[in-house]
This record gives sequence, structure tokens and C-alpha cells, in this order.
Amino acid sequence: MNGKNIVFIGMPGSGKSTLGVLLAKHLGMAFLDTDLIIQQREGRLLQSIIDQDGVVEFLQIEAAVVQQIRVADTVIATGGSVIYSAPAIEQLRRDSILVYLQLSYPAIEQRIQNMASRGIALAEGQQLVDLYHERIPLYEANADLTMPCDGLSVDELIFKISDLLKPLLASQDPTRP
Ligand SMILES: Nc1ncnc2c1ncn2[C@@H]1O[C@H](COP(=O)(O)OP(=O)(O)O)[C@@H](O)[C@H]1O
Ligand SMILES: O=C(O)C1=C[C@@H](OP(=O)(O)O)[C@@H](O)[C@H](O)C1
Ligand SMILES: [Mg+2]
Repeated sequence: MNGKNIVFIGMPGSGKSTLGVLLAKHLGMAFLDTDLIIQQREGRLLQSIIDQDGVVEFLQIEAAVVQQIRVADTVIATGGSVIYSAPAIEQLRRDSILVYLQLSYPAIEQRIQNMASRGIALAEGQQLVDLYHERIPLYEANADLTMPCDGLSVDELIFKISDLLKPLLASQDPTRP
């Protein structure tokens, strides 16, 4: 149990949670979704935290939760907004391979139909498209690997991501499937 984690980063709607659990199953790893840990710790839904406490407080809670994670051999689906926390990203980078799920803005917009209830960390007056342009350079700068996701099914992506990761994972555990 000394292997690195695989951490998905990317915009909300890029597929981090969906692909995370399936990749973990495919590779025989554990799975963790930081959004679920936040909700359990707070006893509230993400949207309620944002509505009640505001975006800045939500980001602090998220950063604190991520910095407390101590796991190995685990696929971790982060929330899209974790990228704003340099200490949280630094902590993840220490023992994980960061995989950026890259998806074009039109595809993100199409997937996010429930903006008001999904819990997106939007500042006052900020639109989803502004968030996209603000965050892309941050995801790019912190990714160990980038996976272009447009036009690919979940199954195709699991296959492609495992292939990309294989050399990195095999170098630390030759028995991994
Ligand atoms: N490769 C894909 N093709 C089509 N839809 C997808 C794909 N990956 C994820 N989705 C869908 O996109 C939506 C957002 O996925 P989700 O895993 O919640 O993203 P994230 O965790 O990055 O916010 C879900 O409805 C999911 O079913
Ligand atoms: O990008 C964001 O602002 C957020 C994305 C959400 O997770 P997903 O990226 O899994 O949708 C969740 O962490 C939170 O409500 C804020
Ligand atoms: Mg998610």
C-alpha cells in the first residue's frame, strides 16, 4: 500500500467523479471523492455550504479537507475549485499523479444543466465561462498528465487513461493489473 494516488482535476462536469470510481475499479485501487468528504464533515450539501457560508468559506473548507487526506493507492476525484488552493495542490502533488480531464467549454456547458443546485464556486457576478478561462491555466500548470475528453465515451476514456498511467504505475508496482 505504498503506491501513488491518481488525482483527477478539472472543471465541474469534466467527469472526475464518474471516471474516478470506474478507473479505481479497473486498476484495483480505492476511490475517494473529496466532495463527499466535505459534505459528510459539514453535514450539509455543497450547495448549502456555498449558500449559507459563501464561496470564500467553502474554498477554505475544501482546502482544509484536502490537506487532511492521507491515503495511498487511491483514485481521488477532487472538486473543480480545489485548484485555487496552492497548499492543497502542493499536498496532493507530494504523493499523487495529477490527471487533468480537459473538456471544451461547449461540452462543459452542455453537461452542467443544474448550475443553481450543483454547488459551483462562482464569485458574485461571475459566469461559468469566466470560471473556465480563469481556471484552465491553473489546471494546465498543475497537471502531470492531460487527458483530452471531448467526444470520448466513459469506457474509451478509462481505457485511454489507464494506458497513459500504466508506465507510471508499473514503475512503482510491477504486479498491478
Ligand atoms: N465521457 C463522458 N461522456 C459523456 N458524459 C459524461 C462523460 N463523463 C461524465 N459524463 C457526465 O457528465 C456529468 C458530469 O460528470 P461528473 O463525473 O459529475 O463530473 P465532475 O465530477 O468532474 O464534476 C455527469 O452527468 C456524467 O454522467
Ligand atoms: O468547481 C467548483 O466550483 C465546484 C465543483 C464541485 O465538484 P465537481 O467538480 O465534482 O463538480 C464541488 O467541489 C463544489 O461544489 C465546487
Ligand atoms: Mg465530482
